[in-house]
Amino acid sequence: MKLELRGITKTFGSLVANDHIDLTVEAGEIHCLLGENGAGKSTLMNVLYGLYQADGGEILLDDDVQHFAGPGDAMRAGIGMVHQHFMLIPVFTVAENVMLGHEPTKFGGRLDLAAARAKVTEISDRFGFDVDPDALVDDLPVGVQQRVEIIKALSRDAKVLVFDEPTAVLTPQETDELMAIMRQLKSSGTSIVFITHKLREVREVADRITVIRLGKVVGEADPRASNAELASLMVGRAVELTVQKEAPTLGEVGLSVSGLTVVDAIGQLVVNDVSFDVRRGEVLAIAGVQGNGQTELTEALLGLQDRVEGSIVLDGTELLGQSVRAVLESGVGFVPEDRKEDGLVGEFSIAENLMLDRADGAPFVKGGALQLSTLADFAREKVSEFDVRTPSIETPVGRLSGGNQQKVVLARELSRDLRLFVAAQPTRGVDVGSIEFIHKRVIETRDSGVPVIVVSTELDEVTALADRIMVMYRGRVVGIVPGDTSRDVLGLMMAGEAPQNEGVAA
Ligand SMILES: Nc1ncnc2c1ncn2[C@@H]1O[C@H](COP(=O)(O)OP(=O)(O)OP(=O)(O)O)[C@@H](O)[C@H]1O
Repeated sequence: MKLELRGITKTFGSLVANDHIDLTVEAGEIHCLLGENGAGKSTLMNVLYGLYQADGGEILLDDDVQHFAGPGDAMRAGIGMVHQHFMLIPVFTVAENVMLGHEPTKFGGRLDLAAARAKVTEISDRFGFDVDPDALVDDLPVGVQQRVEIIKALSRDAKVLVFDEPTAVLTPQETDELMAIMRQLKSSGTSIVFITHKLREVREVADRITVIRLGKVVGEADPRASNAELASLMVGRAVELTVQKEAPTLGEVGLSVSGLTVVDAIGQLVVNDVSFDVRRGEVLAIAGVQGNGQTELTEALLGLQDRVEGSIVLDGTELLGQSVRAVLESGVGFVPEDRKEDGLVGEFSIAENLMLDRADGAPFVKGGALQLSTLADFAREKVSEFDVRTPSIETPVGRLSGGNQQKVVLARELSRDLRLFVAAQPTRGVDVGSIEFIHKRVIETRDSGVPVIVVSTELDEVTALADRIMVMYRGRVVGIVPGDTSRDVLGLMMAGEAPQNEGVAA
């Protein structure tokens, strides 16, 4: 089905998020939408899906003008959306989730469970999805849950599928599988709008690319263009795609972790006897496929896990057993993996979020009184320094685009006097221009003599930042290897194979 957006305009108060946007997606085409954080991509897709009403412009499907009062209308017209945060009910089976997504039809009422199971099997077989209709959604890996979302949309006869940053939560292998799925959908005639910040993915699957900046279409890009060309089109300037860094000047050991063990809420051993040191002025990257204990390890460092044994010594002081607040106050900066869950309060303003962990003392609170102008000056400085795209420092953080929310967390955590910096997925959802900036800041933090831990599932990020790389598999350390270890060796280690010659097996 051919999709045409003509002159779409959408404003939020005085902010023009979409400014007369034109976009045509032909039947059976994969059309990438590229643009920096806050450019207006998600807003445009929300208009298309009936979640927002446009202030102007038209949506056409196969040349017919559409009027979508809500997502129900958009779905009936053949538009499907695969969200980054899935809309599935975890305690239900795949078939039950697919059944629930269905509107009563003209003829047979709602889809019944038997029909839903048959539908799941049929679609799964047709596209080689390998999804069991009776599996509980909760038990499925993220990549498979995403396929359930796709099946849900296809079972409602979606002819246009929107993928809004679908790979942000996927492992590299799941990403490859999704690329293959997109190509198959395309060959069956489905039109795809694909939003991503990862240029490698764009070049792999895009038939056409439209670039948006500040709410306007700035042009089309050639899918054969280089990463550097695509990056500069997106952000309007040349971008350094590799971090320039000197060899580290190593100081003493700042953080020393030994025999660390974490047992999770359901009694599973998720971090198993992990020991490592990080020296001042060094970046230790922790690599691994998502779910191999990295998250729990960083949470344990912060005091966010309950059942922890071993020891975590920072500058000679034991952190284990201290409250999260005490750990933060002792100079630990932390960028959590899930900014919405742990990093920010959506209803609070940017300024308030920037002072979240310093709400009871100088410089923002004196004699019990909030120093509004100090806070405002600080917030304005950080918004400009970290290039947070926002109308004002008073804007609730929840209204910022995803990448801009991430910048607020980084701005806050990198603005304190740090003795240790722990960043989990620091550039998730962030555009290439901001990745350049964030990577520079991480290296500056290292060079100021702080021990730095970066947890990332992106191998490019790991090799860009690391002085040493620790690979985790099933809660254990597979090995700790030099920062320039090849992707192939890292890949094998991530699958649990101990390194041969390089580094030390732990
Ligand atoms: N509900 C809302 N209320 C007010 N402003 C909003 C709302 N939703 C989005 N915006 C603003 O509209 C602009 C476009 O945001 P949008 O989420 O579409 O960007 P994006 O291109 O998807 O960015 P990212 O790559 O960071 O996800 C941003 O300035 C954002 O702050």
